[in-house]
Amino acid sequence: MNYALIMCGGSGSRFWPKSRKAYPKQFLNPLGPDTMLQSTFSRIRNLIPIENIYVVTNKNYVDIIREQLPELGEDNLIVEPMQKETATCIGHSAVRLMKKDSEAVMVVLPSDHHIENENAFITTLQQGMLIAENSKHLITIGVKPTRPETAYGYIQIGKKIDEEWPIDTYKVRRFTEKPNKEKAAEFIEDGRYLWNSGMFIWKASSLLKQYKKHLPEIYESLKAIRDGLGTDNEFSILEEEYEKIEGISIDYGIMEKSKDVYVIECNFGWDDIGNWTAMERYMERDEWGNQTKGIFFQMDSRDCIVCGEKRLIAAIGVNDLIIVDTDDVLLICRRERDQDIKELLSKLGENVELKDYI
Ligand SMILES: Nc1nc2c(ncn2[C@@H]2O[C@H](COP(=O)(O)OP(=O)(O)OP(=O)(O)O)[C@@H](O)[C@H]2O)c(=O)[nH]1
Ligand SMILES: O=P(O)(O)O[C@H]1O[C@H](CO)[C@@H](O)[C@H](O)[C@@H]1O
Repeated sequence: MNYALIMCGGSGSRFWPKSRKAYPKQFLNPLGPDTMLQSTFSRIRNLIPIENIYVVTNKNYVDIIREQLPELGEDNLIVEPMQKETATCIGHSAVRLMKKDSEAVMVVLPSDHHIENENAFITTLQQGMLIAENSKHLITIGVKPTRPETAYGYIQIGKKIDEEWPIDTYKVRRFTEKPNKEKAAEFIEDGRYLWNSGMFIWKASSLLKQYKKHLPEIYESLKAIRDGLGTDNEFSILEEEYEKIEGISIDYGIMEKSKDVYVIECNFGWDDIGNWTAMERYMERDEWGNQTKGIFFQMDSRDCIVCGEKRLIAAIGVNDLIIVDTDDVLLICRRERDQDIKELLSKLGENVELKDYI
């Protein structure tokens, strides 16, 4: 049977200070009216029956999810004791699904994507589910790149498979997660690369075989978690194993290493609303190139992203800044350094007096 797994336990640090550890970006609605989690859930409901839709999240977000998704089944929330990145949350969910259905096919979805043309989205996933059901392949959805983005994975496409598939599907030659600017520019120039969308489809059993090969330590923890399922010690075993796991993303842990990866080139509009510069694609520019929310007044200031709340934000003679104002935090960041907000937060976290601002 087919299942969807919505990943919803990240801390969304690159969207700070609007996104906070206690209330991260997936629960916000930057493109409103629904939150990003709610949009993800309603989109996938058009393909997967609600009883087969699972959400995997951190224990701290359970109440927010129950409030935002009252329709989600009691047993359809997979709870993690701590954040150990996507390879861990996906592997953990895979062993749970396998216990229920050894033939389970999983559609894995992040909860911070913006999708246009939902019919094409559904058709693409349907094709992926069919391929996954009848093979051991790991399938990813690829996106035609438009800029040398360094926050994404790049997929070098190989041979096109079976001309009969309505949507172009290729064997993956190489998967490179988050290349530097020069490499990313090379890949774009080359023309044989797609961005990794971060949406995946595979049989839970095929995926776990890849863990055994490429992430053997996590695999051992997953086996212990599986054996603990349904016992009185289920949560304490989960905690113990999560404690041991060294967190890694699915992209570095599996996708870069596996030899059995295929990519379907998506024909729908896709975007990742993961950082402040993503917002530039959705905010109007004034004649100075500034993109603003809230009240902004400026002299000789160009190409800034400004997101205010209650206060007037005034600027003189500044360019290319991200300025985000909230009740308790004001962020000022050079536009090209928006990925570094993650590092800033990790340093902030080490400061006893300031860590509550994360
Ligand atoms: N359950 C779960 N979901 C995760 C975890 N890490 C990331 N995600 C989710 O996976 C998707 C992609 O996450 P990222 O944008 O890479 O990570 P993030 O932590 O949300 O954001 P950054 O801190 O800015 O990297 C989002 O939907 C996250 O909520 C995790 O450890 N557990
Ligand atoms: O976890 P991050 O930083 O959001 O990156 C993940 O999603 C990207 C697309 O949003 C992908 O391009 C990456 O390969 C990865 O799957």
